Amino acid sequence: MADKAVDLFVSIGLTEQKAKETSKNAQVTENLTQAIKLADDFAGVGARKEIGKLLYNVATKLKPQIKNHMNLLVQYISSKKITSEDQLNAAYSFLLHNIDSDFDAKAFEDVCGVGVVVTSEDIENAVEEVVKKHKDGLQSKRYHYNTGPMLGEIKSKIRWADGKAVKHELDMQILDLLGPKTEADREKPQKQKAPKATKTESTKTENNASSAAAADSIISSDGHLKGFAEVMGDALKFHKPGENYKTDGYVIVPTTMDSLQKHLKRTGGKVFTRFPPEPNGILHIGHAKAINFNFGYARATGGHCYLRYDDTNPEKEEEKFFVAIKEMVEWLGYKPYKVTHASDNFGKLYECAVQLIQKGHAYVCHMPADALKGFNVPDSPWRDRPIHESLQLFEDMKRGKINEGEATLRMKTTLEEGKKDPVAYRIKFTPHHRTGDEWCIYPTYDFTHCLCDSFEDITHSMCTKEFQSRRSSYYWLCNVLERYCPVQWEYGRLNLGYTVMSKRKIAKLISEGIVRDWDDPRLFTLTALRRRGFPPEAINYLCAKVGVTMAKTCTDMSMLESCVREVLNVSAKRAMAVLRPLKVVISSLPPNTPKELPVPDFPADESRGSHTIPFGSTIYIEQDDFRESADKSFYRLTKDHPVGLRYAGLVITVEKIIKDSLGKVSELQVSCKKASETEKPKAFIHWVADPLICEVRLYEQLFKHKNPEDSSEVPGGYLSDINHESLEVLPTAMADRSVASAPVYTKFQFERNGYFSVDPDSTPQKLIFNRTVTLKEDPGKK
Ligand SMILES: Nc1ncnc2c1ncn2[C@@H]1O[C@H](COP(=O)(O)OP(=O)(O)OP(=O)(O)O)[C@@H](O)[C@H]1O
Ligand SMILES: NC(=O)CC[C@H](N)C(=O)O
Repeated sequence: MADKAVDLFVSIGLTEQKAKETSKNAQVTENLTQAIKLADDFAGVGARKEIGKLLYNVATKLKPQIKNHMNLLVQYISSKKITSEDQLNAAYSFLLHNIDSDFDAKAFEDVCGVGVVVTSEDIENAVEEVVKKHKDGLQSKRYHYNTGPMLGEIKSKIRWADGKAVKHELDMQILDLLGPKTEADREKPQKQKAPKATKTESTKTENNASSAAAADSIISSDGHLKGFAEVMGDALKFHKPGENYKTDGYVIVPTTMDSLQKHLKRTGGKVFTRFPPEPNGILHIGHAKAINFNFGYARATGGHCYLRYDDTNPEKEEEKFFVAIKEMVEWLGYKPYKVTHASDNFGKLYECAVQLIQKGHAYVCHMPADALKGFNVPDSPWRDRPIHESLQLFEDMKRGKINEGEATLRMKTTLEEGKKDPVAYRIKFTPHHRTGDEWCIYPTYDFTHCLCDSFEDITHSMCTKEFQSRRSSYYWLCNVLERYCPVQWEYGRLNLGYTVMSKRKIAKLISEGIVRDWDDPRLFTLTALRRRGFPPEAINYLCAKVGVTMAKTCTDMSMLESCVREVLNVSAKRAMAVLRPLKVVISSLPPNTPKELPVPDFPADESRGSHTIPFGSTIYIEQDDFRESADKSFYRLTKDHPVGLRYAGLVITVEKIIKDSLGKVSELQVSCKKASETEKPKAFIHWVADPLICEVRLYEQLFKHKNPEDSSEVPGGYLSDINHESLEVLPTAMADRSVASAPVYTKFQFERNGYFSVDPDSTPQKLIFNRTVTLKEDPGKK
């Protein structure tokens, strides 16, 4: 059988290997066999080779929604009215756009360029015109010139010209203009490097040129952070509302077009999306992607997005999760069009279930839950029981007459992965957070989700890839109930390395005392990220960056950190803080040294304001910024080398080193000169005077391995992989007074140390800072 297909496919010009591969795909084999048979009828077996490529195209590209037009297309191909893939693509598009109208041959032929003849002279002339237009660019960049747009321009002049012939003609004319390629033409063009930051005082720590350049990408010309929508641009090529049928895999039934029209009337053609979390835990960074997809897409298209709690599992839901979820959606900058609950629809869903039974598409089954697990589950003996019996039993289930586990309602459909008759309703004598004990039967995800989407007229039902296997039952249920059927679009989950995200595992880390709570800054829940100081814009920015690809993304922490730095670079005021202080006493200050110094909030743009900080003869510097003796690569303070004090315009030189009984340096006595009156020091360091004592918490990754859940990487399980050095507390750090009384979550760049955010544990007596991220620079270069 398969051999026969292979022979047939070889007869249209496929290679043996391609023919074999093709024959393994049952659907394509069926399509192609049909197309070849039709073509034989129209043009005879002798024409097979000439039109084989186009027939193969039809067999593989023709969408199921317009499959009824195969005959028509093969006829056009056989009679040589359609001779190129380009024309075929135009034909597909025409047929999809006119799916619900009568076939208009004239319009079809116009759109597909039937009868249009393009001569080689036409091609030559069109290419000549375009080459002339691009002559300057071509001559200056030669073979590095991007000719892609030129091809586009030529094609727009001679729409139906053969692509290969056009490309050949273009290559020839360019060769004619530029002559053969030189060595330089063959070299790869160098990428433009961002200019290096010069080592001046102000550029060394903050605003290095590359981060400023990168910031350009998210800061729009009016100075606002760009949102998901702007960054994504039109990368998302979703169907237009009402054109659901154009999406691959969408199932069209006789009621489809009518229900789409009614849907458009209700929505006015707007995009409607929803973010549907289960209220059984705190949201994590993966959910931020879902939030951005749904809310961001609605915002970008002038549509609306619901926040819909998927609350069909009464035992797992808690009030605090409902509240926290909404708070996090708002924290990311989105406002739900409406907040809804799957449970709002329990009554309507019940009615749908009754209708489904009445139509013979569902039945009450008594197989125990265990017997339904896994694959190869035997058919239910109750599958064909009379409708009236299922109706009665379903009502009994609802009235609490049947015990938990003794009956379920099952739908007569099969999921993609082969699972048969998924459960629609189960009995649970558990009161529900919102409906109390009104119900003792609860609908499942497979029954609830698509119908709630349909009730809310969702245009794009976006979900993660694992739901692909539920798409068929989604469409099936809406269709058999003759309801509006949204389109389900799947995208890749966002995962991060060196962490766990599942709610159950986080709960375990908390109960084991490894982390403090859901918002411990070492976790990647959204509350944890907020606490650590990650700005919501940075999280949205990350989602936009990874969102453009629909693939599953395991994102590197460094990618998230670089988004955070970009945002904080332009939004976190500078301050000075010394994490591990070393006392420095200045023996005599130069005359007229001020007691207070003005410091710009953003040294790169002084117009953005300033603050003042105290100065005096006792200051504190970072222990690391002093070494008794050091090699030449150490630019900071040593016994022999002076160092500058940032913003003070002063240079200090070590006079005396005082050590404690253990031999550790406890104080430096220094002399001091104005920077203008001495040789320029190699570095300017940060310092504080009359500082605030505060606590600083530094974080590292919580797990030692990238995939702590992967047993091949961590055989002992994720709990055995904890990095016990992931939190370091510095109880006696010192910050300059400009940070005094900063509210919780205020963010600063502590110069040369990183970005820090005020922790909610802070008291009026003592501020506590979390280090959000270090500065990008290698600390050795400080
Ligand atoms: N890692 C992720 N990346 C992208 N989207 C996600 C991720 N995790 C969940 N979502 C999406 O967020 C929405 C709401 O999720 P819900 O809280 O019901 O998810 P979940 O899969 O139970 O999450 P968990 O990861 O905590 O098990 C769903 O559309 C879900 O597909
Ligand atoms: N379709 C979806 O987006 C799934 C949402 C659902 N709350 C779940 O993750 O289980």
